[in-house]
Amino acid sequence: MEGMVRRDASPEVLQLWRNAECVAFDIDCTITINDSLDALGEFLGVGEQIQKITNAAMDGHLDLETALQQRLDAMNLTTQKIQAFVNSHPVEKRLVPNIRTLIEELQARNVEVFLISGGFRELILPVAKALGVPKSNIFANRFVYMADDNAEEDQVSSQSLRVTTFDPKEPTSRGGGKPEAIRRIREKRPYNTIVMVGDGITDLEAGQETGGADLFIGYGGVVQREAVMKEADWFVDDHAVLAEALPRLKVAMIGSGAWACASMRMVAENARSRRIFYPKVKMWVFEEEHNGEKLTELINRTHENPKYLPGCHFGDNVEACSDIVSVVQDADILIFCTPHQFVHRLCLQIKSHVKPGCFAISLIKGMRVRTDGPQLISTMIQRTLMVDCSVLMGANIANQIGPGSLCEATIASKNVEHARLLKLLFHTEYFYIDIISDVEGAEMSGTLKNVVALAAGFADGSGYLDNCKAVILREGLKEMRELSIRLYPSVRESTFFEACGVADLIATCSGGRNHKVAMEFAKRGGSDSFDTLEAELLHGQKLQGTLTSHEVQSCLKIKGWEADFPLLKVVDLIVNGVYEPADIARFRDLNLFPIVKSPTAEALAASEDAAMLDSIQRRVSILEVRGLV
Ligand SMILES: NC(=O)c1ccc[n+]([C@@H]2O[C@H](COP(=O)([O-])OP(=O)(O)OC[C@H]3O[C@@H](n4cnc5c(N)ncnc54)[C@H](O)[C@@H]3O)[C@@H](O)[C@H]2O)c1
Ligand SMILES: O=P(O)(O)OC[C@H](O)CO
Repeated sequence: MEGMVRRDASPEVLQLWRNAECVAFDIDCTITINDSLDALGEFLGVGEQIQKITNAAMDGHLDLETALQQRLDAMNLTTQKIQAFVNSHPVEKRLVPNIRTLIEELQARNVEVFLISGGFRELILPVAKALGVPKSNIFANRFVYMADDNAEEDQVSSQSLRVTTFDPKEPTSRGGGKPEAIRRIREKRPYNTIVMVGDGITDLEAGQETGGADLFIGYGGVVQREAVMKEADWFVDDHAVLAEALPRLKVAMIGSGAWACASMRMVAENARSRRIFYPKVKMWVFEEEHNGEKLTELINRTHENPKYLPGCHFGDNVEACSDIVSVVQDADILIFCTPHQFVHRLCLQIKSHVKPGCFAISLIKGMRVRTDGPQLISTMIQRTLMVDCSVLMGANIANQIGPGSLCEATIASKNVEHARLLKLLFHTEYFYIDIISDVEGAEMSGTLKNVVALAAGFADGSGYLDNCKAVILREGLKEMRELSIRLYPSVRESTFFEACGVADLIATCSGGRNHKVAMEFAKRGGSDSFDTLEAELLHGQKLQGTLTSHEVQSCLKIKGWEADFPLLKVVDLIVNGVYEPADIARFRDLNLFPIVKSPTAEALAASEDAAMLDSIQRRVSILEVRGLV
């Protein structure tokens, strides 16, 4: 007998299991450690009698209707007895080992889970609830009640009904009911592959009849029935075997800078602990030398990136590699996290190597400018690679991420399924994820805040106090929102109140690198260039705000909207040396285009303020050098 049992799945069976879109489970002795009617009978002192009838039915010697009625008659059930049983048998004590993990794993993969049981709804609902299976996904029997004449007069209510029989309309009340339930599932939703898992003959039938399940998996962890063992396409004693055989998503990170490394910490942790992901995560590294050693070798030896984020260990399941094609080619999820100026070239390099069906997420804050206006980085990735691309944005300063330091981020995605999987990949107890669908709003907000951070840095470096910074943050947020909505009318106001909106703005305007460099620029009176400060203060990290400021102005120019965004405009004029950093506080009053109108010598001469005259002349000459006047 044992030689005939298919304990190892054939390649065809494994393929069906891995492609399952719907898995239907029997409950009694498959999900729970016993038959619920048997347990109820035992609770009521008629266990032996009930068990005999159950076994006769499960082994196929007694038709189901008769077995059901005989057991109900023997138990003389009332609602009070049923409730007392449910209360004294908590679900956790009724579940077989590893069933919860298996169902969670299936649900994480968006496989629809159904419960098809010859048991009764009242006994099953707590189990379904504990496993996260909705009521609409349950096929089970229903008790038929009538008023209990024996109840005390003051108890006559819905609390004291007597069970007389069962509802014959439920398919599982009769022979062939389980295949019938599967056919009903198919009628509602056209799943390509449905799998039935169970221990009894009635479950086996579900895989044998036309229109039934495509695969039947026998479960012998509680009871082992000969016919089921012989006939099952695959027979297992432990649900862990099924969970282990499910497909895993491979993840690749493109980038190895500060944020790439900080976010890798969460990604690597989740890849290690969640079976839906393949534990090894690949990381593409722009190869450099650090202290005489290649960065890839250093990362693979120390499991951190000592150049860009020293002290952030992401574990030994991360493999650093400088060959981008080998990193992306077998990945199911691509995470993009490089400074934005490099990503287009990288996409062109990999476009013919990405796996069909893979999807992406961009952590990049920045934009591209084309002749017709701006292009979001996620749109560029989507169009170049022909993959869906979500974004993750938030108040996430890289060197502040880790256990003990609460942080949150927004994943914006147009694809509900991808968003769900991405949340599983990034969410940890110290890194909270919320999901929204407004990709444009989230990405624009993350991009534009880098320019507002420069404004805040100019203000702080010029010695202005909190009142002034608050003005800049408020105006910055207003302009961020206004520009985002003008460019992408689908953008929602509410997005600016998510982690990717005002929260990111606040964090970046105090602890971010754009703020830091802008503040130093102001403190040094603009004497050192941004390139010099970037090299001196950021040690290889890339300053994004100055480049983004330039890109935003190009975009505003194309649209003719420059004058409508005074704060963004003044930041750019300061970055370009036209105004002083301290002028940031005058963004309301400055005429944004005074010098372009070429002030006359008379007007200049009329000025009594020599310092102002000097300053204006200096700005005129800068603009002349740039060919702007
Ligand atoms: N650092 C943060 O706190 C933070 C937080 C959230 C989002 N972000 C965003 O994440 C993105 C990536 O930033 P980061 O902090 O991970 O990077 P980073 O600025 O720390 O590092 C720069 C990276 O660029 C790489 N690089 C240098 N020259 C390159 C080239 N020619 N081609 C490709 N790569 C090259 C370097 O090797 C390094 O990995 C940016 O869009 C940034 O705005 C950063
Ligand atoms: O260091 P910054 O200014 O690039 O900001 C870092 C992150 O974007 C904050 O979320």
